[in-house]
Amino acid sequence: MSATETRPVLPGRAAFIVSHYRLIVSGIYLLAALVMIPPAWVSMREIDRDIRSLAHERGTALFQMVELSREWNARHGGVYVPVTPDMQPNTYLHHPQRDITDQSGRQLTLVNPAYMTRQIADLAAAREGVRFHLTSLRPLRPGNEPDAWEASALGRFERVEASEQFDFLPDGAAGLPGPVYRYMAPLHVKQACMRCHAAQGYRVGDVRGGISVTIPAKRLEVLVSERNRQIWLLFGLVGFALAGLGHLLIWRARAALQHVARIHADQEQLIAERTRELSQAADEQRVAAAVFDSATAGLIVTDPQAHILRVNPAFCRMSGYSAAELIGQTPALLRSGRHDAAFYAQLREQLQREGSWQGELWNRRKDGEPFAVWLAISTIASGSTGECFVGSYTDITKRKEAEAIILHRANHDALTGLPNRSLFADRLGTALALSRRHGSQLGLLFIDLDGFKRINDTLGHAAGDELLVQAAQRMQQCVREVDTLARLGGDEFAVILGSLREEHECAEVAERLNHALARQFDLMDGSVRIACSIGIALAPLHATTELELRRLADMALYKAKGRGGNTWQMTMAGGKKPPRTVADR
Ligand SMILES: Nc1nc2c(ncn2[C@@H]2O[C@H](COP(=O)(O)OP(=O)(O)OP(=O)(O)O)[C@@H](O)[C@H]2O)c(=O)[nH]1
Repeated sequence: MSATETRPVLPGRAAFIVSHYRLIVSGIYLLAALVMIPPAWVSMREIDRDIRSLAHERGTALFQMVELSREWNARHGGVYVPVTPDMQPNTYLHHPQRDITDQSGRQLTLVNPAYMTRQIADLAAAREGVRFHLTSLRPLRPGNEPDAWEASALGRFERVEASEQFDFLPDGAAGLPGPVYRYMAPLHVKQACMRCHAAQGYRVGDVRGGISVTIPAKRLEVLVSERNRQIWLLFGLVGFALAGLGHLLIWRARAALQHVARIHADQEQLIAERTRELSQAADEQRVAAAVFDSATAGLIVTDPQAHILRVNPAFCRMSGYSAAELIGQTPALLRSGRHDAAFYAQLREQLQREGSWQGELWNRRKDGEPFAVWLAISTIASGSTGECFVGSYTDITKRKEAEAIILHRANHDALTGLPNRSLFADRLGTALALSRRHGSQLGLLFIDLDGFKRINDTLGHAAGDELLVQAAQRMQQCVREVDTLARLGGDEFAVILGSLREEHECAEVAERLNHALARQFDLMDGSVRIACSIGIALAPLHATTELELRRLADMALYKAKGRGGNTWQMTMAGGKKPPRTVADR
């Protein structure tokens, strides 16, 4: 039996049958023997009694036959029979006419009942082995002396203690080879007897003697033992059959019980395994619930129609909504409006196709504040509701803000907050592409402050910084929101004017810039005046590439500076190619 198998378990009586099977089977055979022995013994006793009864009847019948023969003889005063070698005159008979000769000269002798009895006895002994013995306690003939058994019986007859005697005598007890039955009954003196025995003093009715009948019992004994053997065989077979039947029934019962026990054990094992699995599942569920509830990420579970089924505390904290407010709603409740319908359509399409989606998303808290999340949606199979979706929300607002700051710093001038050279280049490339696509005019203005170094030198670097900031603010007011004002470095600035309708719009902006910067600047350490020079190039009027456009604008600036500053200079169409300037480097 392996370690995982369960030992068969049976209730009390059934377990006893299985565990004491051999003892029970032995008991069945023993019980069958005990049950069969008494009736067998009784049957044997009955056979013995029947045989004994048979022998008794046979002895009685033979006795009566002899007695009748004797009575018949006595009534006739004896009978004469021819004298032969086997029938000699009875020497014990004293009768005057014992021997006579008939008219034909044949010799006859008188046969009295006693002699006749002896003759019949000799005949019976010769033929059947049955012995008759005429005997008396006072016999006339010595040969009629009783043996011990006969003497005992005769004594009892005379004392009127018994009317007959019947016994079985074992081998040798009767002085004969083999066992015998002996029957003896008394001979009573009858009137016919008195003719010969009156002289002996008998009276009618007296017990004169008796005749014993000795029947060999050997054949009957054989018969009895044969019957006994048959009885033993019969009862043995019946007993064995009953015990065998009991054995079969108990064997089948044991087999059935063992089968039941095995089924019971299998079921027990199955239940134990199932219980273990359920317990494991419950543990896993508890762990999963604990993980769900204690996760730092906001988690929601929705049905296939995106209705929220479960939310964890982190999601509630993140969104500002309670679980009760969220359950039954869809995540659309949190939409920030920062993503268009196409964004959500793409999300749903990928979710359907791949079973998952992840990306950045802007949502809005209950208080209206937007927040950025990294959202990972995956599909899970749920038993009762079919497919479900699990959304994991990680708040990345702070990271996004940090990224925005870094990005801003990377692309903007720290002093004025204006786009720096890098962002300027990017914006110029984008504006040129848009200009080409829409067929619109784009203006590029390079601005350089006049006499700035003097401020630094006279009022200090901080005043120079203050002036740069104020100058940037004034320039910003001279352009549209869609235009880009950038600080390229030092006291150099640039303006990108997109979607110009007319060429002179560019000149107007340059004009405004000149005026704005020519006004007095009130600084912490005093009021100062500066000016600016502006060089202008247009695309696609003057150039179509970024490099060319910048070169032309720079050249125009150079020209404006050359004219004494505080002015602007438009690139002259078809003019001589200007020399290379600082902006080329
Ligand atoms: N205060 C301050 N000064 C700067 C900054 N960047 C550059 N400068 C100074 O600005 C001056 C620019 O030089 P120039 O262009 O020759 O000065 P300018 O007096 O305007 O000369 P013109 O352009 O020929 O009129 C230099 O002295 C730089 O040191 C800054 O961020 N702050």
